Amino acid sequence: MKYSIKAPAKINLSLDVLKKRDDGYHEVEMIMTMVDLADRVDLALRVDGKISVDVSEGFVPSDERNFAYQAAALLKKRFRVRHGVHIYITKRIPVAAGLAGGSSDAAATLKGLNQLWELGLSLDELAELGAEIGSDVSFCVYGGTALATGRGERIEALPSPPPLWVVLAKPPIGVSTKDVYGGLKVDKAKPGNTKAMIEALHNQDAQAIFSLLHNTLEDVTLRLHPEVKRIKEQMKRFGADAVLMSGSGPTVFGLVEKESRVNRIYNGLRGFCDEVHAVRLIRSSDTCPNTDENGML
Ligand SMILES: C[C@](O)(CO)[C@H](O)COP(=O)(O)OP(=O)(O)OC[C@H]1O[C@@H](n2ccc(N)nc2=O)[C@H](O)[C@@H]1O
Ligand SMILES: Nc1ncnc2c1ncn2[C@@H]1O[C@H](COP(=O)(O)OP(=O)(O)OP(=O)(O)O)[C@@H](O)[C@H]1O
Repeated sequence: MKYSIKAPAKINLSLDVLKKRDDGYHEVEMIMTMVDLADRVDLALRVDGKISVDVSEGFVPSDERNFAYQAAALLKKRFRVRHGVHIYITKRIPVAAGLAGGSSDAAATLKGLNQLWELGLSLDELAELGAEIGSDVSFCVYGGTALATGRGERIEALPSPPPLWVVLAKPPIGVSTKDVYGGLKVDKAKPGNTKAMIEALHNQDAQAIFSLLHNTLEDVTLRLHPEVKRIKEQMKRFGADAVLMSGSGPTVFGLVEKESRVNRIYNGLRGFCDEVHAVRLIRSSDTCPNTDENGML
């Protein structure tokens, strides 16, 4: 028995850090949405009970450090599953990029194994399990567009943004999420306006969404890596309607309303970055070709 699942990347339309908690995490308020750039996760049943992982990119760990491995190990232990699984991950999402690639692979693995191992868990139960692997995994289980609070694991669905193009550009540096949160001075951080962004989504108001893009972590990463600022400036100069760094970075995304501008921005940035992608936002009304509502291919 085999399953293939799409594991899409996320971007943060807004990210506010409210306070540092006693457990070392930060209390956040973020609006996240999925984009149509996805890894592919293939699951094949193993009757010997073992869990194994292979990844198309050799530098991504394929042992217990892999988030997809951790998802399988968590389900196997919690539900005393006899079977095992071989997980093959075809990476398309840039790694350590602020796009939640590993978290999305974990979420896809949870959803796929729920079918493969016939566990009968609800999406809410899978999202709760996902939070044990990482703060972004719960959102990736639900997908779509959502408000995430707590340390990122409390999810409330929101309307999708209006149809937009997204150009993603990742400079050739990796950023540690832990270091970026660690470098933030919460009391000095500029706040965004989550309430107004939610209203803009309800109103399908692209101009308001552009003006309300906000990421508290951006200043920290920009200080550590000035090249991220240069990519932001170039993306704006080539014609993006609005630009922001996603998550803890270093990927910069540009939102673009007019399709005619996308090629110019994409080609312009290719001169500076190897990893550039022009994709669409995934809207909840869109059906991904050849997939069901769980992203199963
Ligand atoms: C930056 C974002 O990607 C935005 O969506 C997330 O907030 C981070 O999510 P993530 O990568 O799944 O993060 P985790 O793997 O849970 O945590 C990595 C590290 O980031 C820091 N961290 C993460 C989430 C959070 N709300 N506060 C934190 O301070 C902690 O030091 C933690 O040890
Ligand atoms: N399936 C996976 N895909 C990519 N990286 C993984 C995976 N599993 C574990 N990792 C490890 O996790 C680290 C972070 O990778 P990932 O691509 O998830 O970062 P990210 O996009 O910045 O995440 P986030 O946006 O959630 O903070 C990598 O350096 C890699 O060693």
